[in-house]
Amino acid sequence: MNNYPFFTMDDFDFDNKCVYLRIDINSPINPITQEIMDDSRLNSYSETINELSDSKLVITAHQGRPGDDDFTSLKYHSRYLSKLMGREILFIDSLFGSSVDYAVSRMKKGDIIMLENTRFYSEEVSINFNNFNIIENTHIVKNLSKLFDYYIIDAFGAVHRPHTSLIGFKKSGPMIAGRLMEREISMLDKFKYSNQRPKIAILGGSKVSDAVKVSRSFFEKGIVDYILYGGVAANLFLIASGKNIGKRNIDFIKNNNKNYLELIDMARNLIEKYPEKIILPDDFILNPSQKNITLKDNVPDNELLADIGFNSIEKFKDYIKRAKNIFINGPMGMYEINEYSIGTREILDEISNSSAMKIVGGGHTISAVNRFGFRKYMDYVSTGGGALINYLSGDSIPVIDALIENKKMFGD
Ligand SMILES: Nc1ncnc2c1ncn2[C@@H]1O[C@H](COP(=O)(O)OP(=O)(O)O)[C@@H](O)[C@H]1O
Ligand SMILES: O=C(OP(=O)(O)O)[C@H](O)COP(=O)(O)O
Repeated sequence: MNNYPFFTMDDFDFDNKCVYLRIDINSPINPITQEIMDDSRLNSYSETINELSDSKLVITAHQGRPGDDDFTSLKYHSRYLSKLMGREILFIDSLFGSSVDYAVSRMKKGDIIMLENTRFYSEEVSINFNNFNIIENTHIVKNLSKLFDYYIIDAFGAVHRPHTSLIGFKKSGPMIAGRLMEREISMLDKFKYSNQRPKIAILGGSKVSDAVKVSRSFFEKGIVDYILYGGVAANLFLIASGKNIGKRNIDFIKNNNKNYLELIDMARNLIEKYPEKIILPDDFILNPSQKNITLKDNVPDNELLADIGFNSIEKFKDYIKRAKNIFINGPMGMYEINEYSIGTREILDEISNSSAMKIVGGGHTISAVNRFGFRKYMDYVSTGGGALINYLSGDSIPVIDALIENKKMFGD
């Protein structure tokens, strides 16, 4: 038996068993060529997949969100993973139904199948996740649960999502944490339980909802001493503090977050309660004009605040220099475009030079770390972005909760 409150792969023998493996290979995709721009997440599954080489293995995963450029089929991912692993992977362009049943019924020991993007199906994300009867009665769970002996969940990057393919098999059979989950949890616990201060979080990127929600827990529970905000996350806090950041930046947040007003309220409350702990940029590089602007100036309505400016970089560096524990999730700006990548590069450079414990995570953040050559300086590169910050925040994590419940149901 293992030391975790959930099953791990040590607890079962998968020889000749039909195994469901849910992974997170959601990756940055080139919007024009549809190519996978960073294969870190794909690379992180070699241990789990190798250990399952005597099973009949069926892999599921998601890519992107409906409506986004990176919401693509997993056909390319299956080819990429096949090359990385040196194993044949049969791709089925469906998540369940007769083509899947047939392919699985013909599997032999050692075969691997990958199914289609779970998010092509509305039942994956758009149901009431507070009612497990509804989840259990989805076509996804009803169809797939007929096929498997074991359910291995190794999608660390998505553990904060209570989605059907992640938690739906909780009552169908043993649900097991994969090797990546074990590795992530044991490494992140070192940060979470370290008493070396100051501890700082650097939150950037575009997923502001995750960033604001975890910020509250970080401050309330004293998990970090300061949070430095970049990217769209910073923009949200700037709006909440009464700054005018221009129509295009406001619309960006409004268009991507139905609960815009609620997020602004949450951010405002945090600013009122923890004014010294919230560190915001005060100058920026504009897109498209590439001008450097401070917030004393008006932000033109047609410009994006695409990167943090030089004063903000220096301000952030001071906090990084003093920190004993640092983690970063989310780039400081639109790092994919050279002209707006300086903030992200400079901050990653300063982190790399620090003797603090350094953790980075998030699909785009990892991509930036790799692209700019900083990977070797980091103590740990997590495959999680939102998952990482949610895990470190100490809030309850739907997939981990489901794993724990499952062990209570199926443990002896
Ligand atoms: N100020 C900004 N305005 C618009 N997009 C931004 C801004 N800053 C960063 N981004 C975009 O955010 C994306 C990365 O965010 P996110 O997915 O949250 O990061 P991660 O995958 O590392 O968790 C990148 O595509 C980047 O271009
Ligand atoms: O890439 C992911 O999250 P991340 O960008 O926060 O690392 C996960 O696959 C979860 O995806 P989601 O945030 O679209 O639910």
